[in-house]
Order: sequence, then C-alpha cells, then structure tokens
Amino acid sequence: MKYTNKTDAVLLLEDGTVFRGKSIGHHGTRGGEICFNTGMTGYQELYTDPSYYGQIMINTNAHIGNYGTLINETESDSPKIFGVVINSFSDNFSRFTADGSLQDYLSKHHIPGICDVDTRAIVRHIRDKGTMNAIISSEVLDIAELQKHLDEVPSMEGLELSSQVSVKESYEVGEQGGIKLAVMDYGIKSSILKQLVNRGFHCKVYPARTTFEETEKWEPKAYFLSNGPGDPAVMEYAVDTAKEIIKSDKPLFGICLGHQLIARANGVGTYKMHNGHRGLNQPVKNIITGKGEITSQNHGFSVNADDVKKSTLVEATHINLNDDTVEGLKMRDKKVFSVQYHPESSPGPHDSRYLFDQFISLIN
Ligand SMILES: NC(=O)CC[C@H](N)C(=O)O
Repeated sequence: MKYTNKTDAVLLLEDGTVFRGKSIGHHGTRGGEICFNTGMTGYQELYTDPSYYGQIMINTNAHIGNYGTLINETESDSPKIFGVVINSFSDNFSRFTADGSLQDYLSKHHIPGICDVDTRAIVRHIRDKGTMNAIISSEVLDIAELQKHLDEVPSMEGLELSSQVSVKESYEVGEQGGIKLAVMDYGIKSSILKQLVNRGFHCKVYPARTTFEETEKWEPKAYFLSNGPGDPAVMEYAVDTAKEIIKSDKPLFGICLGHQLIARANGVGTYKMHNGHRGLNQPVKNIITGKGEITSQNHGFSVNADDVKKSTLVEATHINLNDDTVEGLKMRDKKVFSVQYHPESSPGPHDSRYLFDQFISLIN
C-alpha cells in the first residue's frame, strides 16, 4: 500500500531544477548535498550510517518502506541523513520482526523526505551535472523563497563533519584480554565495531579529536581509523594523528574516511568526485591476489591515483573495475593498510570481510 499523506513537497536542486512530489517523514525543510544510493535493500542501515551526515539521499530502488524498521538494523543511534528522496514510498510494512513503519521512524527523528517523484530522472540529472546541493521542503513551496534557504547550505567540499557525529566520551567494547585496539571514531558504523569485536579485539573508541598522546596512555597494540562524513582535506587534526600512529610503527587499518586520512598522511591527495560511489555492487579487484570482490560503498571523495603511482611510501592494493579509482592502499614498509569501500558491508555482500582477518594476521 502506498503512503496516503497527500501534503505537497518540493525538491529544489542547486542548479534551479525543481521536482514536485508528496511529503514523507518530518514536515519541514532541510538542505544538504544530494547523492544517490543504488542498493536494492538495507535502507535503515544506509540512513543511520554517520558517513551520510549532511546529505540528502535518493534511493534508486523504486520501492522503499515495505519492510518497516527494526531497532537492531541501525548503524548508529539515529538516522544521519538530512533528507530522503523516494519514488514509491510505503508506510505499510510486512515483516513479522519489524518494530515500526519507516514513516514513523523518519518523522520521530525529524528527517524530511519527498516521494512520488521520478527518482530515475533526478539521478540521471545529477549523474550528468555532478553532485550538488539540494533542499527538500513541505512548508516552503515557493521556489524563490526556498532558494534563500538553499543558498545557506554549505558546500560539502571543505566541510569538517566528523566532530559532529563522533562520540563525546571514549568507551570500551569487546572482551578484556583481547587485542587492545584504539579506534578513532570519525563517525563509525556499529557493524565495523561488531566485526572487530567478533574477532577478539578489545576496542577503546575515542572521540575524533583525541590526541595520539592521549590514546597511547591506554597502551593499545594497534589502531583503527573509521569511516565518517565530510571532506578529508580539511581534517588536519586527524591526518596528524595518522602520521603519529604511522611513526609509532603500530599496525593500522583504515576504512573509507580512514583510508583517505592514511593517504593524506602519506602525501597522497584527495579530491571530490563528479559523483561518488554509493551502492552495494561496486566491483573491486584485489591487485595482490588477482581476485574480484563485489563491495558495499559510500564515498564522495577519492584518493589521487597519480599521487599513489608516484609515491615511494604507499602502493595501491585494490582498484575499482568501473572507473579505475584507487580502492585500497598499503604502506610499503609498515603494517598499515586501508580500503575505500566497506568490508563490514551492512548492508551489502560479505566478500571483503577477509580484511578484518588480514588485520589480525598483520598484528600477530
Ligand atoms: N563512508 C565514508 O567514510 C565516507 C568518506 C568521505 N566522507 C567521503 O564521502 O568520501
């Protein structure tokens, strides 16, 4: 059954393009960077991934909401997206384990959305023109008026967002006696911690701006740099931490934003992509083993492939088979490696979970 609320809503893109549809979730106005995710399933995990903080997500899967929501399918305590764009939205759900409807969930967390729009047309538009800001509203339907609100939305390029989604106080997870791992939280997904704890790590999760000296007091055996939102180019504090970890010779693993920070710590630049990779079926080749992996991805920045080629410190371990972008790095003479994609998946295929085992082998 389709959603029955008939309140009008509008989606205004930065280049002036307007799409009109119906309001879902929270009745209100919110702007952000518009992006699209091509995953066929896992909407609740996507919405709660802190890496999406500041972004309006278009789900290319046409039918969203039909299996409701479930509290333990979240990647953080609340949805982090700023808005959602859906073709056919269902507030009626059918799954015996579900604990509520997507409509109630979005509304409770003040996330506005728009449905009954041609998501395929919107995606084709931004795929050609490149990523841009946008605003959703069910209260300001006049375009000239809404434009004023859109003008206030900051550009994702140059934005530091990790401090806003990171924990405020450090905390520990996993068993005492396990490998002590200092986890820098730049917006970590809970399933990454689950994968680490399942393999016997005793993790201490630190706020993004914690200094290396501070983490060293706990005497961790290894370090992990998490995923997270925003532009790595303006995260000097985190790049400095990465440099100190590398200097200490302790093993280090980074995922997504963590990968970009490790690249920057080695003098490799990052750049904003025309459109990011967001979906569950990005093909990646492991250059070392020659094997292919189907991966879960969510990133709008990438590391500079020419810089990697010229580097004497790092080498590429993985490449994206769609566009040849760098998907993995390792340092030549250190126990340091990283991937741009999400081996924890959630949602997505499990092809790449071997990387967590690789991290353990590297430490031992
Ligand atoms: N998932 C992530 O960690 C995203 C990293 C970074 N914010 C990007 O968009 O590229």
